[in-house]
Amino acid sequence: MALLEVEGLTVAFRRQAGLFRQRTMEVIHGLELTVDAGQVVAVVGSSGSGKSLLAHAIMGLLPDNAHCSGSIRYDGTLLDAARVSELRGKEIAIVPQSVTYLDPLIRVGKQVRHAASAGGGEGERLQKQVFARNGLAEETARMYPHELSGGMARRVLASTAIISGAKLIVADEPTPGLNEAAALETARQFRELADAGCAVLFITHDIQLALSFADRIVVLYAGTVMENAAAADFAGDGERLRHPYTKALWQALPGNGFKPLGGSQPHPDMLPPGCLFAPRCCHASEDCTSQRPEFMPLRDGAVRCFHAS
Ligand SMILES: Nc1ncnc2c1ncn2[C@@H]1O[C@H](COP(=O)(O)OP(=O)(O)OP(=O)(O)O)[C@@H](O)[C@H]1O
Ligand code: NI
Repeated sequence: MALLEVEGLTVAFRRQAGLFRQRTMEVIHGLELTVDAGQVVAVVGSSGSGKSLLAHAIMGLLPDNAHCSGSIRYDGTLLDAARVSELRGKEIAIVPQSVTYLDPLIRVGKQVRHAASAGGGEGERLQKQVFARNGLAEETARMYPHELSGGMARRVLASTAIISGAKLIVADEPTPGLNEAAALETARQFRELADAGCAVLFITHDIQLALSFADRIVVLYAGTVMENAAAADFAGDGERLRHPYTKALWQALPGNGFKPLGGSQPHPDMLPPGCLFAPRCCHASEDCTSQRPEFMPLRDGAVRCFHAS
C-alpha cells in the first residue's frame, strides 16, 4: 500500500494587489503522486517547477498566505496540520533544500544526535557512523553551522534524516555542491533506507542521479506532473516514455545526444490556457492550445498529454 498519497494537490498564493484587492496565483495544479514503503520516487523538474512547494505541502510547512486544496494521505489517513506536526521529525523527516534550516547556535553533532530516534549512547554511535559514511571528520560534530562549507552542511542535513528512523523521508535536493562520488553515496544511503522499508521522495534536478537509484520518476513542469514513469522506461531513444517533455529531458542528457529544448517554462502568472507544455511542444495541436489534458494512467505509468499512446 502507498505510504504517501498526494491527490489533486493545488497550491495558490494570495497577494495584495492594490489597497483593497487580493490576487491569487496558482503555482501547483492538480498534482498526483504516490510513494510506497520500500520505494524511492524521484521528483525531477527545472527550477520553479514546484518541487520545494510539494515538499513543504507534505510537511505542513507552507507559508500562511498559501491556500492548499486536494489531499495528502499518510499511511491511509489524511495528513492534516495537527497530524503532520505530531509526526514531523518522528515518522516523517525532511532534508530541506536550504542549509539555513540548521540551528546556528547548536553544534551540528548535537543537532544530528537530537534527530536520531535512538537516544543516549546509541544516538551518539549512529551520529558518528553516519558522519564517517558521509565523509565528515569526527571534529565536524563540534562545529557550528557557520563553520561548515555548503557541501558539509548538506551532508549534515542528509545525515539528520538518515538516522531519524522516519518511515517517510522527503529529501529536497540533498546533493548540490557534492562531487559525483559523494552524491552517489548520498543516493545509496537513501536506497538502503528504502530497501529497509522506508518510503523516500527524492527531489532533484539531476535525472542521471535519480535514474541510478530510484524506482519511479515523477516529472514536474510548471507546477504539475507531466509524467510518472518507471526508471526503466528511460532507455534507448526514450521510446517507452509517454510525454514529449520527458523525452526532451532524456534526449538532452550528455549520453543521448545533448539535444537542447528551446523555450522556457511559463511563469505561474502567465500560464497558457491549454497544456502547459504546448508552447514548446512540436506535437501541439489545436486541442493542446485550448484545453488542459487530464493526468491519465498509461502503460504502468501516467501522463498528461492528449497525444500519448
Ligand atoms: N512564498 C511564495 N509566494 C509566492 N510564490 C512562491 C512562493 N514560494 C514559491 N513560489 C513560486 O512557486 C513556484 C515553484 O517554486 P518552488 O520553490 O517549489 O520551485 P522548485 O521546483 O523547488 O525550484 P528550485 O529547483 O529552484 O528549488 C515558483 O514560480 C516560485 O516563484
Ligand atoms: Ni526547490
